[in-house]
Amino acid sequence: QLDSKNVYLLLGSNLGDREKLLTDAIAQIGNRVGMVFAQSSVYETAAWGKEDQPSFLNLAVGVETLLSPLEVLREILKIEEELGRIRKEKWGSRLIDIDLILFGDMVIDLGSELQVPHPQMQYRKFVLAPLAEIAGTVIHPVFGKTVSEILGILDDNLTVT
Ligand SMILES: Nc1nc2nc(S)n(CCO)c2c(=O)[nH]1
Repeated sequence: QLDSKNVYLLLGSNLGDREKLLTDAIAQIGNRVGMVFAQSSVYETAAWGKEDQPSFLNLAVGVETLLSPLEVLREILKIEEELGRIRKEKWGSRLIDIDLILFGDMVIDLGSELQVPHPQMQYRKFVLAPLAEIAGTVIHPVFGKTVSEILGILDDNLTVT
């Protein structure tokens, strides 16, 4: 349909039965957000932002949705709550975390409520590596570069001595 959008989400878990939580989250996303048309492999990654916590499992999913960005946000927050995420500290450990990374070619800035594309995605290999697997040729609407190009730039910068 013309009015559907391809949304890319980054899922993460670093507590409990991480694999099962990710699987359950994907099922819920398929029931409530739209049709899951792609999912990346699962990456084990060191905690970013606040290092003194268990490592994460991350994966990216592509969903075709008819929902608005705020409706998608509302659904993923409900899925996090239902799967048991207790929002303790900002960058603390969590059973499940679902971040909205890209929403078609939309650029949205609702401050702390919602920013699309995700304002940190270009700094986060745990986002770019899984996302490049399923959306490597997708163009970032602000940078005008593909996800794979952005990953390449991050890798080059990280290898700068
Ligand atoms: N490796 C890794 N580190 C993280 N730090 C935070 S916060 N998160 C939650 C997503 O923002 C993650 C994550 O998903 N993976």
